[in-house]
Amino acid sequence: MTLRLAITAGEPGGIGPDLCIQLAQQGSEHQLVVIADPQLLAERARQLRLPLTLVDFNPASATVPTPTGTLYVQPVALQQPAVAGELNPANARYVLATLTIAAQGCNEGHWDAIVTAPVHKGVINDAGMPFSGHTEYFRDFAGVEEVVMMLATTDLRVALVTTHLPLRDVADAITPERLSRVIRILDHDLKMFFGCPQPRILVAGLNPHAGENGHLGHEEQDIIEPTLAQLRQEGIHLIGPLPADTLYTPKHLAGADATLAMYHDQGLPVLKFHGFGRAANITLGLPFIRTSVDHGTALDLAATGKADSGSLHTAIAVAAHMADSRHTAGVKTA
Ligand SMILES: NC(=O)C1=CN([C@@H]2O[C@H](COP(=O)(O)OP(=O)(O)OC[C@H]3O[C@@H](n4cnc5c(N)ncnc54)[C@H](O)[C@@H]3O)[C@@H](O)[C@H]2O)C=CC1
Ligand SMILES: NCC(=O)COP(=O)(O)O
Repeated sequence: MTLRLAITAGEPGGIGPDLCIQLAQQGSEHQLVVIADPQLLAERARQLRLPLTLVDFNPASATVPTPTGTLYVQPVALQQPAVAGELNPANARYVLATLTIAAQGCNEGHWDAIVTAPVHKGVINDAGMPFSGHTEYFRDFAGVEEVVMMLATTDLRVALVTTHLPLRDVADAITPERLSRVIRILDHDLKMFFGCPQPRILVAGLNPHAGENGHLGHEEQDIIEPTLAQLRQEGIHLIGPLPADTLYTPKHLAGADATLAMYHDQGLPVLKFHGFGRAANITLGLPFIRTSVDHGTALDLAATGKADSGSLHTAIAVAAHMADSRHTAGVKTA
């Protein structure tokens, strides 16, 4: 089935535009609609010495595959011309506009899924706009209480209870309510999108050695264990809380459908060590499908031709698979 996928090109000084242009070199069975400034794409293609034909996207037209060397484009104007490798707070509003247009297009049924290239969280905040990440931005746009960040390779899925917050705040953020919401979303979406009829989820503790029976922290005994016990009664298959360091060993991982880490840097270093460049970042729990790359803006590589587009290919493949699953299940895109 030919799908229409919106791709936000991300931070204009980073590798997002490069990756979109690299993508175009292979064409696609899907219609790839890049939400970006067309002049930025044309200029970056020139710098990369890659051919690129841009076609204005018409939402009223039929969904068609993307010919080699071509991208469909939903134009959004930069505030100021972008310089590869440089951040410019003046263009932060442009970056956020691409995300809003992507999400609105899902609501309006223009595309089947959103795939995002990386943005720079710091420069958006420097421009005076509070921004934690796409995950939180789309959660707020959709008006849902909870979403779940999950990064996945073909053989390892790492979901997170908390996302972009200071480590100092993590323990307080792990409440029975949040943990329950996250686990229910993870269980539901593993069934819906990833072919896991009875997901088996490994849950990490928060503290070293999962608290060592309360001698190294109490969150396991006070919050995590009782919450898992309650959710098991709903039929969710949960193992843990396990010490995070031993959870990620082959013995524990064998047969697991996903792992649940308590915070960003408990789970993502393992995932990136295992499969950086081959993973997708997926936001579960949204009313629309959103996937992304597993890396950041890599300002050092913009316009050099050295950026690896592997993760963007994975993110597109995962988004297409999820959209197919949704169609098969008879659920509307948004
Ligand atoms: N999905 C998103 O929007 C994400 C955005 N970020 C943002 O990116 C910015 C920079 O973050 P960093 O920690 O420096 O991580 P980074 O992923 O941009 O760079 C880390 C290292 O990996 C290399 N690298 C990254 N992507 C690559 C690719 N496709 N091909 C080859 N090499 C690649 C870079 O050159 C650098 O050496 C931050 O502002 C962060 O918030 C980070 C992760 C995801
Ligand atoms: N480390 C993952 C990351 O920062 C991506 O976050 P998001 O922008 O997808 O929310």
